[in-house]
Amino acid sequence: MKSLESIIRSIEPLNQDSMLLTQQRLDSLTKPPGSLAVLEKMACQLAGIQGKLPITLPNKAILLMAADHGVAVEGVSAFPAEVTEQMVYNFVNGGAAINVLARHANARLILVDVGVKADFPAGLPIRRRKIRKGTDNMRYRPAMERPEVLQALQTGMDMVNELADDGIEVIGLGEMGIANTTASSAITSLLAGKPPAQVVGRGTGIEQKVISQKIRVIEEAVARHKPDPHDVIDVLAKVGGLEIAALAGAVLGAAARRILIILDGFISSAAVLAAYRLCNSVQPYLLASHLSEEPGHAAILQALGLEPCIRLNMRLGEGTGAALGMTLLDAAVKIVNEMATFGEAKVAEAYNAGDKEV
Ligand SMILES: Cc1cc2ncn([C@H]3O[C@H](COP(=O)(O)O)[C@@H](O)[C@H]3O)c2cc1C
Ligand SMILES: O=C(O)c1cccnc1
Repeated sequence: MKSLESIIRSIEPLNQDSMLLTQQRLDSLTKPPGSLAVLEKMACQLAGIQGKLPITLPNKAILLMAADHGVAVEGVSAFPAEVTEQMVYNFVNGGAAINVLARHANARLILVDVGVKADFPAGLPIRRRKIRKGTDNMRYRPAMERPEVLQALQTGMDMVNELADDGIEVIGLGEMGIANTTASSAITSLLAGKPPAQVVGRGTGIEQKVISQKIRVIEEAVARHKPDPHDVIDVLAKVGGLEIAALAGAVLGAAARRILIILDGFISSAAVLAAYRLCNSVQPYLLASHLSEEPGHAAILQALGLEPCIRLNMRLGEGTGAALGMTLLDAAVKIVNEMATFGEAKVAEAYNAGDKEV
């Protein structure tokens, strides 16, 4: 088992030669140079990760971490806490949105219990890596202990190591945990330096009165436990979540194994911000799929230096946006590999294009 520090040290930059050659190939194809914009950027990023040419359609997996949140008792979600467990069974049975979109994207769905209150019977397609049965209610107690955060980070790293050994090249980050937009808002507020009122949103659809309560709960938790915004582990321990910490570990582990990481919505992105603050060198491995309706999401993407590929006003999580991002990544690979060049198609090249973008 590699230590957190050695994993962080082992993250390499992307392969610049592969990126350059892929961009040159894109510029030789029958379109104005750069006109496929973000699709071109995605193809080059994958080239930098795969390091081999030509790039190929990547093997993909959605890593869905599930856990419960003690703060759910404060009524901060529109749904009861039992929905976490019930949705895990829905994932197992293939009926959730992420099941549909993972199938659509030709991605495996890997379901991990890192902290659901209920126990799941053996024999189901659930990785049983429970660290504890849900967090404590952050309003009164730290959500968890520091060693539990470290264990969750390690679990995320272990899961991506298994996926890398299986040949996975791209992961999408998914989560399930009723009340986890409260934890994500608290993390975002601390790590992005925004007041809770600026990052808290409707989550599963709470009304305005409940939004005010959600903000108050976060303010009280922060005032009581005083998390140090410069100590990511402290922030995750005091106001985080088990699935969020596990996803942060997955980000570190994925970058160390040269796996492209596709962000989902607000919750997964809060985990990515935590990982980024532990180790900035994960950044080239990140791809933002969509922009969530949660107001804090834009602040996270800005802090990460990322632009979302699509904007569908979604607010679900589970990895649904990441799965859609995967379909765009596959489209980008096909563009590189299947389009004709100017020479092949006998199309005249530009004669008065500017050589620099303005
Ligand atoms: C049926 C159902 C399916 C979901 N799938 C993802 N979430 C999303 O909603 C939860 C976060 O919102 P909040 O903080 O308001 O509880 C998380 O479980 C997230 O994954 C769901 C929520 C529900 C109700
Ligand atoms: O953007 C998300 O991840 C999100 C938003 C609301 C509810 N669940 C997830």
